[in-house]
Amino acid sequence: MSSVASTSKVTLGLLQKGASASLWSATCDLAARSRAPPVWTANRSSDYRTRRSFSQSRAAWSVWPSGMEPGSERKRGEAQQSTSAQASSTSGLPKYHPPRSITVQDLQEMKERQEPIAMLTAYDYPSALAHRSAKVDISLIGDSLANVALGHPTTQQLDIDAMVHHCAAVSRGVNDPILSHPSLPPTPLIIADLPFGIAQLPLEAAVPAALDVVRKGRLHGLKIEGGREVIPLISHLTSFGTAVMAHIGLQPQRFSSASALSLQARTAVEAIELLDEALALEEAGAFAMLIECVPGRVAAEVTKRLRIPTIGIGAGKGTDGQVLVQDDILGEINSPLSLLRVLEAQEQGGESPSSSLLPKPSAPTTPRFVRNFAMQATGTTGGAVRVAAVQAYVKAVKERTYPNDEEGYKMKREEWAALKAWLEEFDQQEAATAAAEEGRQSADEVIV
Ligand SMILES: Nc1nc(=O)c2c([nH]1)NC[C@@H]1CN(c3ccc(C(=O)N[C@@H](CCC(=O)O)C(=O)O)cc3)CN21
Ligand SMILES: CC(C)C(=O)C(=O)O
Repeated sequence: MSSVASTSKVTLGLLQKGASASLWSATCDLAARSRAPPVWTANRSSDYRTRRSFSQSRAAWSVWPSGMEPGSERKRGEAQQSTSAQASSTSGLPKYHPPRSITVQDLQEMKERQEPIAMLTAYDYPSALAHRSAKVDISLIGDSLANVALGHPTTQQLDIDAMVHHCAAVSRGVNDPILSHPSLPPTPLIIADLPFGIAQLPLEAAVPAALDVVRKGRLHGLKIEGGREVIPLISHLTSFGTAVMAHIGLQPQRFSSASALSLQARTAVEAIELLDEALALEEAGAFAMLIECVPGRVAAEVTKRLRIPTIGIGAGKGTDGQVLVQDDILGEINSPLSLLRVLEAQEQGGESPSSSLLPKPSAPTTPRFVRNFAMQATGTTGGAVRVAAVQAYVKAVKERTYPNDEEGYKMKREEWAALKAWLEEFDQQEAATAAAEEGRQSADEVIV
């Protein structure tokens, strides 16, 4: 355990001991700390610049043509043009613009110049393509994949092969060569959740399994849920240049029932513990820190004390970036309840069969932090669009209004004439054969 962690463990112990003296003493203790340099800062074992960092170890994805390296001041377009010009003049190959991806260093610089980082989930090719419609900085194949796209009750049920399968699809979307045009924003950094079960293995098994997910999923790195227990794994992976985002606060992999998905770090003691964990994970080499479902003030204070960027979900506006589940911002159907909700909305006014199935007329089907951006931007939702489209399709098939003539294919007149002539002859022969067969059968009946 790092000295940071052990030092503030002591502080935490003191706070807990003073618990009978109430929160007042805890508050005083915190106030005193804010005047003096924080204990954990003063006792850090090493300086940031001397610690392991991604600015020193260029990872594999940073192999870009000169002038396009992360942090380069040169314009992307210029660099790409000169590279492709070289390529076509020397080899005669068609022009290829390698898509430039957001790097860990870019994210670090974004924190430093206080440019918010936009992270979003994607589970498949079309949702990855949508990331290319905007400057998404980080694409996350979150293990919410398990609940949202695969219908499992928790993220613990996610199979490693299933995760890899989805990662590769996202990677194909994000890196689609047709979208490598220099006028488009750089491709997002692609990371995935380390599926439940890998971090729980002994280090000798966890490391190769984690690297397998990175390699087979064509990822730039991983997100690993957990506190101090995942430090050995994170230290090991990052020491060899694998990018790891830590994930603290609410850790859905830890819970097997939705009721346990609740606000974290509610008390001063818990908040200090969260900060302590965050510092230890930063020290272990994490390139960023996801903070889920904690009071906004707590996440903001943690953000101020970390050098690496923080990404919040249900953690207020004081983090360096935000993340949401793409299906949530679309108002997609990702639970049976959300389907009933869409049906209920459709049936407004009349007698609604679905509303009788809903537990409470206005019970939320999504966490508090979810904003339905689809509704805001378009007045409808992914779920409503999907339901309306499926209903309209079925209706049109039943009414024979789908397909129409334009939705089919035509045949050349002379080919049709030839086919028709052949079919006429074929049908005549069939009729003759059938008549002959019938004749034989009635003859048999006579004999019997
Ligand atoms: N569609 C989806 N969106 C997510 O953000 C998400 C998933 N699925 N699956 C994996 C985890 C689980 N997450 C969740 C799920 C529920 C709450 C939730 O309902 N929280 C309560 C907190 C109540 C409290 O303790 O005060 C809420 O009302 O927001 C939070 C995070 C976040 N992740
Ligand atoms: C909710 C986000 C942050 C996540 O971890 C996931 O998608 O699994």
